[in-house]
Amino acid sequence: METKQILPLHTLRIERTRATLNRVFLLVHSLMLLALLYYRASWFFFFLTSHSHTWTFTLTWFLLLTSELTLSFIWLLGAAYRWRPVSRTAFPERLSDDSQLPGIDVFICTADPAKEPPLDVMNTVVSAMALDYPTEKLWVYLSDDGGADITLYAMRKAFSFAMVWLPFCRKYGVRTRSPNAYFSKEIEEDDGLIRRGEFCSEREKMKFMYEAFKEQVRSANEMGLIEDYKLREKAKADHAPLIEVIGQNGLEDHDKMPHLVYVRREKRPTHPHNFKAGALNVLLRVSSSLSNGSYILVLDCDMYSNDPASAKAAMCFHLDPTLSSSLAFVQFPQMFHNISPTDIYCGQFREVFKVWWYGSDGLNGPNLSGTCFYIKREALYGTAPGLDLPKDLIQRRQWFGHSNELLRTLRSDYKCNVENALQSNGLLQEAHLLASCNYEQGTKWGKQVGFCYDSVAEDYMTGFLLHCRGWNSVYYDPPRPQFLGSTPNNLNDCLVQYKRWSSGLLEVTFSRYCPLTYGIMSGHSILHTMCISYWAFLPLYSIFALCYATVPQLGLLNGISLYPEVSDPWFALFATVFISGSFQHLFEVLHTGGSFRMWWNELRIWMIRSVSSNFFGCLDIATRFIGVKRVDFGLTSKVTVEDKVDQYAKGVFDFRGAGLILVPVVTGSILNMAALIGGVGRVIVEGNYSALMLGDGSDDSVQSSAAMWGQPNPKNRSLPAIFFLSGSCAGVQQHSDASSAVLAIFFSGETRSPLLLSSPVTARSSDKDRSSFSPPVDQLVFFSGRSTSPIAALWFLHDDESSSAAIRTSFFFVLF
Ligand SMILES: O=c1ccn([C@@H]2O[C@H](COP(=O)(O)OP(=O)(O)O[C@H]3O[C@H](CO)[C@@H](O)[C@H](O)[C@H]3O)[C@@H](O)[C@H]2O)c(=O)[nH]1
Ligand SMILES: [Mn+2]
Repeated sequence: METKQILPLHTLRIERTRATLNRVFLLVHSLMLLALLYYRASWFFFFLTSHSHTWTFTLTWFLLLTSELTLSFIWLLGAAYRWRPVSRTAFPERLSDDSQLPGIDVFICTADPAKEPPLDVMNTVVSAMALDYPTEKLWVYLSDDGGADITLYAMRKAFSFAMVWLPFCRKYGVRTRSPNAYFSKEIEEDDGLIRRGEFCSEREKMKFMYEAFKEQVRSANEMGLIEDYKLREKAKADHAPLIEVIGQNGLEDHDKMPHLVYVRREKRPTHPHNFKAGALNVLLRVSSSLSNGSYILVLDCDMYSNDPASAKAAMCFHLDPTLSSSLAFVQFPQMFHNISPTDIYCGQFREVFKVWWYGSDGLNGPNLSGTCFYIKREALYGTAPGLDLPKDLIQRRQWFGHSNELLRTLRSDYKCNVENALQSNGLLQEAHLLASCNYEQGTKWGKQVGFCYDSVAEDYMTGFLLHCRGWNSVYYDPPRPQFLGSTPNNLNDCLVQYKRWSSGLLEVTFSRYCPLTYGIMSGHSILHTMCISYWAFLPLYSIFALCYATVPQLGLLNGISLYPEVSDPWFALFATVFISGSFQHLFEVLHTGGSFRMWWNELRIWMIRSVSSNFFGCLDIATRFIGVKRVDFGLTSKVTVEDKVDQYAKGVFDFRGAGLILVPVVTGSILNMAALIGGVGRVIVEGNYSALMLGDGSDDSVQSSAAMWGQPNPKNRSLPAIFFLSGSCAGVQQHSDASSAVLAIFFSGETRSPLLLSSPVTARSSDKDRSSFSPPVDQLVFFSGRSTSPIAALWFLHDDESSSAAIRTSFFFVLF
């Protein structure tokens, strides 16, 4: 008898060479770090126990030891991402016929028409309606947290436009189904378009209709559907629920269209609305009473579908019986249509979407990334894979609330009747109840059921808890971007967005769900727990970055040597850690399609984020703990301002609007400027160039310099040594070993702080054991300081308005 060969729906390839290289690197680097820590610790304990040292001396070593220990630890956690990288391919054409496909509900969230232009939101809506999926199984829901009439109006118009747009796309195989994206580019061969007369005229017609649609939305805006600012502000926080199934009345041919639903949840100032997670949970409930799709695609309002094939591609994983039972979601990369060629703010998050997610996919899967994922509804209902919900009705009510309609959908024999759903007014009433702000009281929504409320990084926390419950995920990154969003195009927005993530991550770190402990306690795999924990600790970087920005410098001025000399064999270790770390990062950037320039940009932005976004994220959490305020979501603006776009496209840093958040960066830069000038000046005064460069200074000149500067007698200074060492000290950390080096280089410089002046240090080179530490390094670090400082300073002088405010504030900081 002939057996029918069933072709797999997808394949998995383990990247063996990469895994091997990564593991060798991991081993070697770990050993080196251990040696480095041994060096640091042994001297620290020596200073601690030998009583001939001041407390400042010991404290300095202690701070560096702590930093190096912590950063090594974080680096080690992140190493798990490189343990087993895999890549996948899906074959949607092998899926069985459409009648077997499950229902999909698309959830799109918008929150403010002033920051998220309704026209762009409608482009996302239309592109989602145009997914290549049986229309009767596809429902698109838009959550409007802004409660804006313009959004509802635009949606009705969008539905009418979709009635002509969808057939056009299907007929000519158009793949770019966001009309805006489609009409703003030339016709592409790979869009599968048929270039014949009929097509061209239809395209023109379609373009005309799109312009008409645009005009309708624009003039509605002007006619005042967007109320005046104050009114709108109030409406955003205070409005009744409103749900409308669009295009239900009097439209024929509408069976070829997916359903479109507008959802405005109730919001009252007295009730926390829990931002995006709150909106998604309302959509979960409302959709359950209408379509109850088994799978859900979540999209941010600016993230349009760039390839209608994503739905079926995701189903290749979800419907594979070998994966399906424990597969919670299929994550696609977040990609952006407006990244400039120079990508100065590193908006593409290369490392996340080209390295980490590939790595975690080889373990239990990537973490949830906020948008562009197809998730199984059942996974959001709070149980472990394969486990049933509580049988008892009372208990179910405690989990899901009191809506009988919702509870009915949980029954295994429940069959969704779309026609019923639409005809019955009762159902819509029920949906309003489900969208009311009291509904969740005393239930498990936001805790165990749905998206989590405990963090503004709701994606991170929800994904993590799913994994802990035993669910897995899959990462799929096909050659054509499946979704495209917009990335912030100015420094302030980038840093503020990153600050939100830092705060959100720390909210998890310092809760009872701290990934490291909670992950291990819930029996989750060690390697995957490491991956997830890595994020939780990442924002704490800022503390150590600031440490490296100040401690070695203060140490220098006080004659506290922190690194071995060039002639010391330990120097080779520090240098190797730094160099190998840098090369690994560079190699990875090049390997993932990046350039040398990207490598440099990543180092730069890493440095800036560390001391700004991450630092303020830490402050956010500190203020939250003392009960001052809750972390806010801080919506990212998607409005395009010509001038900003222009600057961004040219690769020029845009500092406008960035005030306080830049203070630490600017302060660092100013210090470095001072250091550079001071350092060069000093070299000129001393005239001891050879000592600087070769690490073999003549005793005479050194002695005289020591006398001149009131420092202990320094010997064997060396520029190269310091140049490397200031870096390699920080180089113990993660991927950006090199960046930390640059950070140290960037920041190191002479600082004359009150602390310093009040605590003169006595490091006596007569102490035999410490001869190799005998002082230091002062001017060397200044000098190596800093080719980067003038550049940095130029940035800040570039824009007069905001930077001058920032600089003034920084001066304040420097002075006091
Ligand atoms: O109260 C709110 C706040 C936000 N949103 C929506 O949430 C989405 C994301 O907001 P945005 O300001 O664009 O944040 P980003 O920083 O771009 O978002 C990233 O980070 C978020 C977590 O911090 C994730 O939820 C997102 O998916 C991820 O793209 C947007 O569609 C908003 O409309 C709401 O619906 N209600
Ligand atoms: Mn966004």
